[in-house]
Amino acid sequence: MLVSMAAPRKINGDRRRRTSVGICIITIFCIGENSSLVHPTPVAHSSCCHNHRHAALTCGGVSSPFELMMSQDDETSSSPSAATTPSERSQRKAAQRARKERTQIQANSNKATSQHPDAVLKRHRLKEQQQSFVKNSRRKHNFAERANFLHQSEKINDEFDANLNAVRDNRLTNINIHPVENPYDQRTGDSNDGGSVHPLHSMAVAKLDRSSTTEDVVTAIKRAQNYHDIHDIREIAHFLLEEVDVSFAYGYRGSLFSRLAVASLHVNNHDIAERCITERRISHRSSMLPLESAAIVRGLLRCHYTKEAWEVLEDELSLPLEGWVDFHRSETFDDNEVHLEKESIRRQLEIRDRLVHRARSVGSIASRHFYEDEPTAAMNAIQKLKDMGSIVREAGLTAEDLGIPWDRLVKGAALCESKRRDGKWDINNEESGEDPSQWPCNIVYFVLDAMVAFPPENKDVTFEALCNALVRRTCFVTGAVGMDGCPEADRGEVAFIGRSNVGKSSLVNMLTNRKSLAFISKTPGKTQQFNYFAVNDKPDLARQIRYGDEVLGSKDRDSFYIVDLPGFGFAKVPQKQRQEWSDFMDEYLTTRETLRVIFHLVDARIGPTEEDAKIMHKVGAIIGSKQQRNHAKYVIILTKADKNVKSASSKNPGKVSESVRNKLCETMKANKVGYAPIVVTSAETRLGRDEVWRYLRLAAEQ
Ligand SMILES: Nc1nc2c(ncn2[C@@H]2O[C@H](COP(=O)(O)OP(=O)(O)OP(=O)(O)O)[C@@H](O)[C@H]2O)c(=O)[nH]1
Ligand SMILES: [Mg+2]
Repeated sequence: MLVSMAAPRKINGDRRRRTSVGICIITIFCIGENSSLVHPTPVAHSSCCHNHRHAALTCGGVSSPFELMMSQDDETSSSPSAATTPSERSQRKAAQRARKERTQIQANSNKATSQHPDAVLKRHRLKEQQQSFVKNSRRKHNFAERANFLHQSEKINDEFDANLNAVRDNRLTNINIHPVENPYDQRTGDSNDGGSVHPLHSMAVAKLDRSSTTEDVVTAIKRAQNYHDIHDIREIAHFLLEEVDVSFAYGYRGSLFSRLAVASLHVNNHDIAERCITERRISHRSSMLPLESAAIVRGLLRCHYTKEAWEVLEDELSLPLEGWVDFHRSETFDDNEVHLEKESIRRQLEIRDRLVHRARSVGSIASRHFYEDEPTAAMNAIQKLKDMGSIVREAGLTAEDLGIPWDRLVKGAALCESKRRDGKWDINNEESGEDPSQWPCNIVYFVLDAMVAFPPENKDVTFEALCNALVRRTCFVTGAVGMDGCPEADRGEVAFIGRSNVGKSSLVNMLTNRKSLAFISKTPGKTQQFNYFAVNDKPDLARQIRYGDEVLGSKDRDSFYIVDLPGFGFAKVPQKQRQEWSDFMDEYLTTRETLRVIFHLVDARIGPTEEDAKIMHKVGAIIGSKQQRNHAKYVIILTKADKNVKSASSKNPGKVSESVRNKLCETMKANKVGYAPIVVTSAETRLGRDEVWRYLRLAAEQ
């Protein structure tokens, strides 16, 4: 009996239920027959004997939840003619097994046919057909609906305009004779204060009159711009320029004109734009905001009005940076001077904002000029950008803050340069105002100048564009072991010198954006000659060098040599050879007339070693001596700066410790090399590549 009460809690599935019930029956029989303590009551009997439902129902008819559950289970799981004898039971089990097998076989055969390649293909095709049908029908439906919608809305617009014109004509000509018949009574008519009403298509701002607010006008302009509503733009312009005087939207009038100018450029209504820009310039000069000027400049450039964009920009640039603050000054304020601090921060932010918008506008104008084949004008703009560099740096703005599209500028300049190489501006066309003789050997260098004047960007896409434009072809020319082995000195060249394994060859590869122009190795002393690499030489130079073929053509205007020198100070190289290299280097540095830049590479982790000091001494002596025939610039490059930071990346590309810098300055001073520029680089994170190019260009320019 106790077991039978516990049974329901154990029930989970048919089989378990039957087992527990079976145990139940046995237990009840045992206890019920042999014990006088417990009598099998009808409830117990009925609840336990699931195979004796009929018995339970006849014994009192009490239905506990357990009983109900069991009875339901019986109805679903057992056949009406439940087997009672063992043979019947085994027969039923056999039948069940056979049914199960049949079902399994059927399922397998279905699966086999459904997975047949033909069936799969057919299904796939059918699905595709269905999808394309649905897509097409949907598209057709959309097109039809859209066309219908556009047609309807155009019709409504035309109707509205026609009615409006009629109303206005009527009002203008017959205003004193007839009352105005206005089909849009709710929207138009003369206002109470005697001014005209300017009806709009907009639902939010149905009309503009003297009671309208600044917000109304702004909303109306935004909506008209979004919906390309020329009618509304005209009405707003009419309202702003002729209806209301300067007292309307006092302090914001200039902004309203800017917005309207941008909106009218958007809908190609240039007359209104011109009037707005002029009004803004003449009457609201003091409140011209840089953001708005930049928007107008962009709008004008979109319509190819570069000259007008320049005028707006010149206006903007002519405004002083009022209240210029020293960004590096740490001001201390008393408690009661907090407002002063706030004011100072506000001014700083304002100036930064102004600078950002100015720089972007100049960049946009320069880019437009490049793509319009006007390199001279573009270079003027770039010059302006370059002039802004120092002030932008002083304001502490970063490349991310500024967002100048350097890659676009570089590509634009490269486009002009390639056209120049193709002879586009060979004959001086006076009308175009282009004079290539005044340009640098490669226009891209002009952009590079501005780039390095600005905060460093270190963006791969920009550098790739730069490298593609400046290094179009490279070729290993020769490995010289003496002055006789050097190629003819017919162009500028740069030399990379430094300790063994300091990263000279890696730097050459990084600068030329080539993977294996110079041979790189972990083993020191790999470079054993003065390796000459020609940049931008004639296209088939490699064939000429390799096979001795006579190859026509000539080197480009901006070609130069890169010379990768053997590392000094490597102990495994025999003393005799080291002495030969040293003598060769002395002679080379002193007598090579076409040497434009000496890049001295120093490890950024350890600073200058004794060997470096010797080199500096040599260079110092050459610079100071009268026998120096070349005017080579001496530049120090700190390499492997990435090793000074943990997990270096493009965001954290590398650094140099203060102690290394100090040590370097002291060594430079001691060896009388003057104030040589110091560039921090990393071949891993590509830090400093554009800055090194700033000096490389000296070799390209004859
Ligand atoms: N992490 C890091 N490793 C660098 C950098 N530059 C060079 N290396 C590694 O330094 C090792 C030497 O580089 P090389 O460019 O062959 O040095 P080298 O000055 O030309 O050496 P020699 O030709 O023997 O004088 C190579 O294993 C480079 O991968 C760098 O900026 N960062
Ligand atoms: Mg090397």
